[in-house]
Amino acid sequence: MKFSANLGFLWSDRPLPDAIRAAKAAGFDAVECHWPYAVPAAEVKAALDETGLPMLGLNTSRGNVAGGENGLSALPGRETDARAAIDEALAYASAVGASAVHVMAGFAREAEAHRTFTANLRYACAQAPEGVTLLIEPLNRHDAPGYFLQTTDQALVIIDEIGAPNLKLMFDCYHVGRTEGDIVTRLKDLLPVVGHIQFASVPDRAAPDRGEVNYAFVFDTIRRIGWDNPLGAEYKPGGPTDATLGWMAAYR
Ligand SMILES: O=C(O)[C@@H](O)C(=O)CO
Ligand SMILES: [Mg+2]
Repeated sequence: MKFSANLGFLWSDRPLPDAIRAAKAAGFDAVECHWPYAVPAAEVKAALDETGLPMLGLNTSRGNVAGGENGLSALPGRETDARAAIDEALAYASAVGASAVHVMAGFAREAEAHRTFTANLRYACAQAPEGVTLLIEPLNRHDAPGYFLQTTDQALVIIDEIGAPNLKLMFDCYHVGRTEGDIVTRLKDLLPVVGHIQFASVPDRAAPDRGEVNYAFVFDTIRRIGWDNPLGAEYKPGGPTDATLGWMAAYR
């Protein structure tokens, strides 16, 4: 199995270039991040070149975080800000060679939110350069109550409606486990539209060696169905990241 270190959580106490180096030293095959914008893209690119690790993805900006925002693309009336965030993410992805951008929907309950999200996603799909995939990710209702995109069924409707080859699903086993369950069946059913897979223990969002989901079974299923891309370790280490990596040895 190949694994990608999600540097939004792993080694998040270090500057991003150092976190990339730590992921390399720990044996990860790739990295991904959340919101790298405070770090000059050239510094991230230099660390990626130095380590040889690919950057699998980054997120569009959340907007006004202090004001409670968690993404802009489904917010009616905020199209200008949402598209600026998409442009920013695509530019950063191009500068560091990242292969995906997660377009964050945000907290929205208005009737027009679906129409707003699909219009902004169409914009993103049209703007994305060759080799950059757009991802949408349902977040579980416990951690992100009120988030517009909550289930894989809802994401599938959106992906089908837009019908763009560069729009895919971020299948985060943690969120699916918390909201929907039946992780491996959902994953097999959705495989044609899956662009990236992430994981963490359920329900604690810790390393995958605990909790109610048997990740040995999940990872074995993923291997059997032929998914060969690195799986995103997006868990909260709750202390020094290096002390939480014992789970990796079993899959090497
Ligand atoms: O699962 C998550 O929370 C992330 O993948 C993310 O991109 C930010 O919400
Ligand atoms: Mg995730």
